[in-house]
Amino acid sequence: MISVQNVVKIFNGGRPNELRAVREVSLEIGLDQATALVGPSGSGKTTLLSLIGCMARPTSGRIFVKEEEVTSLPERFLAGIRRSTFGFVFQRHNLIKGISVLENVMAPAYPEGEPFPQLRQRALDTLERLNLKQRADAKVEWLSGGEAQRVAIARAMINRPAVMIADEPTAHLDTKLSYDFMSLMKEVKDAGTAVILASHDPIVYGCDLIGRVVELRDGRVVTERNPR
Ligand SMILES: Nc1ncnc2c1ncn2[C@@H]1O[C@H](COP(=O)(O)OP(=O)(O)OP(=O)(O)O)[C@@H](O)[C@H]1O
Repeated sequence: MISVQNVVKIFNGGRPNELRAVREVSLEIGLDQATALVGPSGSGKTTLLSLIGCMARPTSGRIFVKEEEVTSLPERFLAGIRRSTFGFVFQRHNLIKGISVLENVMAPAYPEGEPFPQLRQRALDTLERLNLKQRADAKVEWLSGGEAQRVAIARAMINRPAVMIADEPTAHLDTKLSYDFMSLMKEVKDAGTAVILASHDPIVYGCDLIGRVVELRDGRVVTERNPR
């Protein structure tokens, strides 16, 4: 369970350009389901995902990840929780150019200190599951959009996260690749990983994988539905 309690995020606090991106949001997100955050551009989806994923801290309010309060943990502990609990897939994939697919997938696991041959084999197995093993030595800049996204998913999975977070994952994919992405998310969820997605795309939030839809507007939760 991830529990978000009265969370506020203010950017540029106290300045003329102060902006309340998230306003008093309270949410309980079960880790046994897939949740979609929806809402218009600027409604606070990305900001809320970054707070949930321990990439940013709230201005006020509290966040618990699996019963542990993360709100005021020092950065080094937060980084550990981020690495061990969450896998992230970004809209633009954020892969590291100039190194191979395999090296990109292994990179988030280096701080864990796993012996290199074992980690390499695990990364290759992950690539195989995503039908990418033949691309392991390719530089990421050689990949198609769909391949790059599957590499991003493999990288997000390498630390065996409890929660997969994806921000506008289909924004740069065509219709077929968007459905393929949701099939992969179904496999991820069926393997026991919670899935939290932010998206404008009906292919994402209308997918039968999604058990909960949380609609944001102006930084607030305006509706919550359990479509199935
Ligand atoms: N680092 C930042 N500094 C200042 N303002 C920010 C920052 N990050 C986000 N914002 C602002 O906070 C508000 C919420 O942005 P956010 O990216 O969370 O919305 P969103 O719902 O994800 O939008 P989109 O669908 O366009 O990605 C927006 O007005 C945005 O401009």
